[in-house]
Order: sequence, then structure tokens, then C-alpha cells
Amino acid sequence: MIETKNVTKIYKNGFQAVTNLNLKIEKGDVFGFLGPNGAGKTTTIRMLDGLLEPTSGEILVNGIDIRENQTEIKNMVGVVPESHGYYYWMTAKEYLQYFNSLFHNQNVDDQYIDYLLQRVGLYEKRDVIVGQFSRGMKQRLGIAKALINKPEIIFLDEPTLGLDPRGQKEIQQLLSDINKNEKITIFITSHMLKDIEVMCNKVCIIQNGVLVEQGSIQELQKKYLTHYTLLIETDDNEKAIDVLSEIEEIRQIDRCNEKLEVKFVKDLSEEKISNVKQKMIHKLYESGMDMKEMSVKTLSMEDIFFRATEKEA
Ligand SMILES: Nc1ncnc2c1ncn2[C@@H]1O[C@H](COP(=O)(O)OP(=O)(O)OP(=O)(O)O)[C@@H](O)[C@H]1O
Repeated sequence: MIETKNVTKIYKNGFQAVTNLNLKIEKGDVFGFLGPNGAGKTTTIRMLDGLLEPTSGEILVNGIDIRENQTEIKNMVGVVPESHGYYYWMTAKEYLQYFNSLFHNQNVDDQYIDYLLQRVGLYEKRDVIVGQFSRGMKQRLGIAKALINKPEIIFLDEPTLGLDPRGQKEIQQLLSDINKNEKITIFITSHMLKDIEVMCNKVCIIQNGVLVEQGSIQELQKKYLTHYTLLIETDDNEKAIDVLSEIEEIRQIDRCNEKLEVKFVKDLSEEKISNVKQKMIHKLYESGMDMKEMSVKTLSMEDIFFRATEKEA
């Protein structure tokens, strides 16, 4: 749906914020765009939604170069405004009516505006001025604004910034619902890695304007968790370390709070992994111990982010 080919942005002062970026966002994705401060995320999102022109490279939306058919692109894309984009003296309803009037081709009626207000949970507040809205309410209104032209994709730059945990969860839920029910593709930048983990099926990590990783969260977990690792708990973890260390397929055992992190040697087949697990249970049992808990360790988005960005730093 959106593809960038070698997109580079050099600002007027000569600073190169983005270098040869190749992104691929498919229809239906919730695409998480991550990177440390100053990595080039806002620069990229502004180029994708047409607010900033790349210095070189191409941005294709459904195969169309965004420079070639700006009106069509404008109708396909919804942008959630940054906080300073709000019109404080308008009511929520007037605000949406105003943005609707900007889309001459595709004017929708008041009923749709009411529907949108309901969709984002602001119908009861439709006649309250935006200046009196909390941050979370403004963010929800921004999402309604992005949906006014019935877009195929919406862009959000840090949608949960400054929201309390409940507000963050509400926005996560709203965006996930919009993706599933309205089938809208979502492109999101966030430093809240939990947001990304909960919502996104695909992520891209950039650093210093250069792409470091792109793929599904599962693909990245597989890539960065090089050794199959179990988290186990026994009734005597110290003794268990001695007993399990005798198993040749176990490479390392570390204490991890109440648990033990048991790392297997690399490249074991599924069958072999299953055998090793049996061997562990058996050995513990022989030594008079019980396996109280056993689970497979997976990497969090935070683990992946740190590993991906420290490699390049
Ligand atoms: N108008 C500009 N002129 C020159 N340099 C700029 C301009 N805007 C941004 N930059 C620089 O480009 C780099 C990337 O900025 P950008 O805002 O895209 O990063 P970001 O990943 O969104 O950062 P953050 O997570 O802090 O929001 C930064 O070093 C920034 O200082």
C-alpha cells in the first residue's frame, strides 16, 4: 500500500535526517515506526503524509507517486494533528465540520460527524469547546478528524504521548478497533514500546535516519533471541542449577528473580528441544525436585529495541 524507495531528506541547513529509507507498509497493517530521539521518525511521517518533500527517492501510495496525484493521495490519507493543530475556540462538532469542509470532493453529512464523535467516545461532549478538552479527549478528537475523509490509512505521531495509563489503553483499543472493523491501515510512531507490542503486527526501527530493522514482531523476536530459552521455577533452584548443568544441550543457566533462565545451545530441532525438556524434568525428579513452572522466554519490544539500536550505536 505504501512503499518508499531510497527516500532521503536533507534539510535546508544541510542536515541529512533520513537516508535511503525503504519501507513497505501493506494494506491492513498496524505499522509501528520506532527509533531513538532524533532518529528521523517525524521527518519520515511528514514526508509520507505529504507535508514535507523528500530530497530524493520515491514514495508510492497504492503504486502512485505522491508527487503525481496529490488530490487522490489527500483523500486516501488521514492525519492526526499534532497538539498545536487544535482550534481551541471551536466545539468538537464545529472542529470536525470545519475539517470536513476542507474535503470538497467528499463532503459527508452531519450524521457521519455524529457517528465519528460517537466512535471516539466524544458524542456527549460535542458542544464543548476544544480548549476545555483534556489531552486524551483532544487525542480522540484528532483521531476522529483523521477519519473524516474515510481514509485508507491514518498516520499518528506519538498518539499516547502524555496520556495516563487508562488514556493510553483507550487510544490503543480505539486504534485496534478502527484497524479491525473499519479495515484502516495504521502507521504509528511511539516511544511507548508497550503500545507497539500490543497494537502492531509490523515494526520498523530507524536510527540516525537509517533503517535498522523491519519485520513482524515474531520475526524480530526470532532474530534477536538466538538461543531457545526457558524460564523455570523449581522447589530448590540452587540444587537445580547443579543438576541441569550436566545436560550437554544446556548452554547457560542464570538466576532471574524467583526463576531460572535456562539457555539451550544454538540450532536445536523442535524434536531435540522437546527431548531436552523431558530430560530436565526427569533429572529434577531423580534428584527429588519438582518443576513448579516452565515457560518459553520471548523478547519484549523493549528488548528488541535495545538490541537493535545498541548494535548500530
Ligand atoms: N527543519 C529542520 N531543519 C534541520 N534539522 C531538522 C529539522 N527538523 C528536524 N531536524 C533534525 O532532524 C533529525 C530528525 O528529527 P525528527 O524530528 O525527524 O526525529 P524524531 O525521530 O521524530 O525524534 P523524536 O523522537 O525526538 O521526536 C534531528 O536531528 C532533528 O534535529
